Amino acid sequence: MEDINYNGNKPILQLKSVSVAYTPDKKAVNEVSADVFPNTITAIMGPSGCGKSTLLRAINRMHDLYPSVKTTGEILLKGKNVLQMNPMEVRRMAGMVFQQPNPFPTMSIYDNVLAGYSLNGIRLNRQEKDRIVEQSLVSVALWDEVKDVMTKRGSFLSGGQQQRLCIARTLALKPELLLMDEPTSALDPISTNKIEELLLDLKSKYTILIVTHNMSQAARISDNSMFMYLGNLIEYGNTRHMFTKPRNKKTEEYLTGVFG
Ligand SMILES: Nc1ncnc2c1ncn2[C@@H]1O[C@H](COP(=O)(O)OP(=O)(O)OP(=O)(O)O)[C@@H](O)[C@H]1O
Repeated sequence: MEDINYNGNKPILQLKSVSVAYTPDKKAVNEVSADVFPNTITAIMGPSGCGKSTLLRAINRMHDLYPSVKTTGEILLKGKNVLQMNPMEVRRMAGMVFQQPNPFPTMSIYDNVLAGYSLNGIRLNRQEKDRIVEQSLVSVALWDEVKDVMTKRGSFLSGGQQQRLCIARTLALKPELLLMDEPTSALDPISTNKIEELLLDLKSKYTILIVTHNMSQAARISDNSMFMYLGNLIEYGNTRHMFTKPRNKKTEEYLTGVFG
């Protein structure tokens, strides 16, 4: 892991022997340890079922919704173990964006951006609301497209716009970390391209972890990549190095399409 891009920074996220088990007899994620650095994009790659989404969901405590799922190890976000924090606080600090854009369909565009506040019972005055909505929509390059239709429902927008709205909803809470689970796989190439450009732009302020099946996407946008296989983190390093000179045979086979 010596070739990781980290710009001389300390890690913002530290995974220490993280395991996740849905059933007592099998770990979907097995003793994963890795440091993730601020203002980087880290791609998590690997074949279907290797544990990518499971690992991502552990970071913002989404498995809490299912008491039978056991997460062990330590997940330190800015030095604090998320497994011992208030889950609401964790989800504010580490926001999740999913594969299918999921704006609240009956809420207005304006209210969708603020949903993280209203759902958590945080009251804001009108000025604060307007400022947060504008800032968040500007940062996902959606403001100009929607500023005159703010009262329309979220579902009024195209798929790509809906995904940018979902990213805005996450950014509205001023997270440290953006967790993205295949955020472009339901989008057309033009919308995908816009989101990729957006992520490259956002990394100056945020740290991004993105699960992707799309190797060329990982190569285009990520600084570092993790390759997972059967729940194990097989290789983690600088994306360019990994794509040109993988250290592990399994990584090489995956990247060259021997299996997928
Ligand atoms: N809710 C669940 N209950 C039981 N097992 C599960 C559950 N979700 C996932 N698994 C199992 O955990 C393992 C890892 O799944 P996970 O979805 O994290 O993989 P993935 O790499 O994200 O796959 P994909 O690329 O297909 O989304 C798989 O064996 C899967 O069958």
